[in-house]
Amino acid sequence: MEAAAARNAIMEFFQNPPSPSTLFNAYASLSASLMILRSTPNPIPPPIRRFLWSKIQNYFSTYSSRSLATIIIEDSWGVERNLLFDAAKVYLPSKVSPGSLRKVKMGKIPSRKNISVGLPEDENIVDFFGDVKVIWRLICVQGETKDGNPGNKSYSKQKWHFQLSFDEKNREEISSDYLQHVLAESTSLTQEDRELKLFSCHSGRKSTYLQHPASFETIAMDADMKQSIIDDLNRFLSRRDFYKRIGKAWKRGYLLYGPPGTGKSSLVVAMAKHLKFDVHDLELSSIFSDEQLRDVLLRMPSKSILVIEDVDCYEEVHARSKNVKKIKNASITSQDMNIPPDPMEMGKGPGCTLSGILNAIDGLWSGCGEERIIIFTTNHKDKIDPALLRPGRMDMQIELSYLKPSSFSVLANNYLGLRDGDHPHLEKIKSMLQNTEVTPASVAEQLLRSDDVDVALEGVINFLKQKKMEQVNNGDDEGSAATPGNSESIKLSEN
Ligand SMILES: Nc1ncnc2c1ncn2[C@@H]1O[C@H](COP(=O)(O)OP(=O)(O)OP(=O)(O)O)[C@@H](O)[C@H]1O
Ligand SMILES: [Mg+2]
Repeated sequence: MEAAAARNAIMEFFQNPPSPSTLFNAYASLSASLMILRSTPNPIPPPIRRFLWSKIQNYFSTYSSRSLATIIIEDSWGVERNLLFDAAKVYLPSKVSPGSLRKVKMGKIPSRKNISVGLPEDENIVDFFGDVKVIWRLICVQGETKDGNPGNKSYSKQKWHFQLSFDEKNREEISSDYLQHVLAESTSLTQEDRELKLFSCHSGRKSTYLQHPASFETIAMDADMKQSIIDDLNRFLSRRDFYKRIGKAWKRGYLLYGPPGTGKSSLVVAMAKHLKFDVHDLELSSIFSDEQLRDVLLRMPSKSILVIEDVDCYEEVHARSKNVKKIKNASITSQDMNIPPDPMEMGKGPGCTLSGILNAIDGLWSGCGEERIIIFTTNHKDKIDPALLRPGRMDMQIELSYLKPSSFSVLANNYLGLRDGDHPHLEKIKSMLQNTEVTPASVAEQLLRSDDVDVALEGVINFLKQKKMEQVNNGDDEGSAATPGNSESIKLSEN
């Protein structure tokens, strides 16, 4: 029995060398097995036994002369993200040398010229701090889904951690100086070579690079309005101490509302690029409990934008939904927030409640993490429960509306490279826009139809004529959500 166990352990050991931190465990158990073997009557012939014993002793000799220390760096710290883990993920890819590993991850995305090397799982990644050698290993442990529902693939509980091993005698240097070095390096790498990412919060936090081309330069909107948004974002960024002093969580909420095709999603991208924040796109329908919603928000790193698009599509946030009635008829208790989802309702909509959403945005837990922006977009602001829109939750409400004459100049410049005065049709289009309601998206579409400037602008004129006729005939406009005659407007409700 013992002989077979020892043989298996030895085979496994040589075929699959373990991480340094497990060497001692392996050594200890093998030594114990061999001690037993020595005392058992003749399980393995003595020459083979001696040969194995010397091999194992040789193998371990380098390690047995000193002891190893290991630091475990998990992806979360309590309920929050572990910034040391995130830093290591940024820092380590440059330390991966594909030639030295059995298994490497490689990939290429459209926006990058070169092939990228990713962090492989369960592989030793060697780094040096001065002449001190450290070994990193990325490890994933699969857990159970939070709700115990095997059908729910959207919220798999994967726990990741790094195992950092080094010689015990360097413990102090590694635990302080080296880890500080990793943090600092990751910060400068992030600032230098930062490609923004788009995370989907509903499929196990998958991410891709944010490749949407929109930016503040390309968005057609009233110039003053654009400047107010940029100023607001800059003020937000510079107010770390201010938020601390006044005892407010360092976060800001924006509601973008207006008809389809007026640039709400484009504005989200422009804001992300301006702030250099990643975007986390959350679909409430994939959330099955208030607790999960809170988890998603807590795990969102700092310098992130959380976006809930078309928030009016979720009954839970409607002004007259049953959740709202429940909340209005009874005080909100923690029990309310933990009502388990009705299995019959699973998949039909979010399992979270309005109170869960409100608490996630500005309840006790919202103080965790910092530099966060929350953006809701909607075509129907009037459908949303006012509780969600109050200052402190949605600090700034931005209406994106039909294309204004001044905003058309931005589109003409983007699409045709024309400046005001470059073409006689420009003024004609601007004057038509004064009394025709069309979205920037529909005009942009017309401008794309031809490379020939004359043809493209004539296309816009014909389109505007047709829209004007339709609006006169219907007494209506192409989008039903905007208040007729509204201009793009901003309502600042704080600061
Ligand atoms: N204000 C704008 N400035 C420049 N381009 C715009 C603007 N609005 C819309 N567009 C163009 O129309 C496309 C669709 O716009 P976008 O997705 O941002 O609209 P939206 O308001 O989010 O619409 P929806 O309500 O349907 O989600 C954009 O990719 C862009 O090409
Ligand atoms: Mg949109």
